[in-house]
Amino acid sequence: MSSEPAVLVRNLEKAYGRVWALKGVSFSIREGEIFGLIGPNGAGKSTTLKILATLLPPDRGKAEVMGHDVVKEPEKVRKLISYLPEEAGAYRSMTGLEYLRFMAGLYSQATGKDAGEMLELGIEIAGLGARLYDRVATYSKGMVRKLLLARALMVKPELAILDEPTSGLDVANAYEIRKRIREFSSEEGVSVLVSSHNMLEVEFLCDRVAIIHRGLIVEAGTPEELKERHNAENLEEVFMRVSGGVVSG
Ligand SMILES: Nc1ncnc2c1ncn2[C@@H]1O[C@H](COP(=O)(O)OP(=O)(O)OP(=O)(O)O)[C@@H](O)[C@H]1O
Repeated sequence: MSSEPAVLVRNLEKAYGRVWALKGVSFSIREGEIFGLIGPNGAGKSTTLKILATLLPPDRGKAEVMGHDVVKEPEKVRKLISYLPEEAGAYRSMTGLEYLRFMAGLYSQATGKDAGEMLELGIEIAGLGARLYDRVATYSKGMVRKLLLARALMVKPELAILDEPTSGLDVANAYEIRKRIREFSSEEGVSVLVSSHNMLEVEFLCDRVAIIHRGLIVEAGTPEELKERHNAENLEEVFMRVSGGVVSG
């Protein structure tokens, strides 16, 4: 394992008009770790993830993926990452299998990786069994999310950027998705950046977390370190202490 971080973010700032979404965000992610960016609605999670995914330019500061600058070398970064947006959909008229096959074909053209291998892995990660032969339009929200997660992970990116992967899912579906992310990361050694406003669920998933609040990182460390540091039972309590109980974005 090299000493270069998978992700390096330094003093990132971003404004939408007069709203400063990021006011100097810094953190780094080690290779192979699952890193959680956690915070309430409007804290700046999606903005940070979009910048790392090269979809949004920062106003100031820098962001690198495996040593490549997201602004200066977006093409290189795009080859290293996969990105699961918060509000993503899959083509509803395709079956799940057709969708995965179609996406594997596209990735294969872009990266030269074997489409058959990707598809096989995608089918395994999606875990939808015979429902893969049904049209996406007939899927529940949890099934669509599993399909999209499979699409994001089957390419075995160096870094998977997953924006609220379990948002809006019931307990069982959220549990399964977290389990799959964990298993996949440990089997493939893939680095994962996951965002969540559910601070309890990330304790199970993440090796390290950073708490973002109103565009600033207010705490970072392993869940255990943070709980110990703040004499808290869980990360929700840690958040309430570091934010002074002020939760609005
Ligand atoms: N396209 C946009 N135009 C204007 N303001 C925006 C835009 N996108 C985000 N913002 C604002 O920037 C801030 C950060 O938003 P962001 O979506 O990054 O937060 P978040 O932590 O991902 O929130 P959520 O958990 O609700 O998805 C918020 O104040 C939000 O209203």
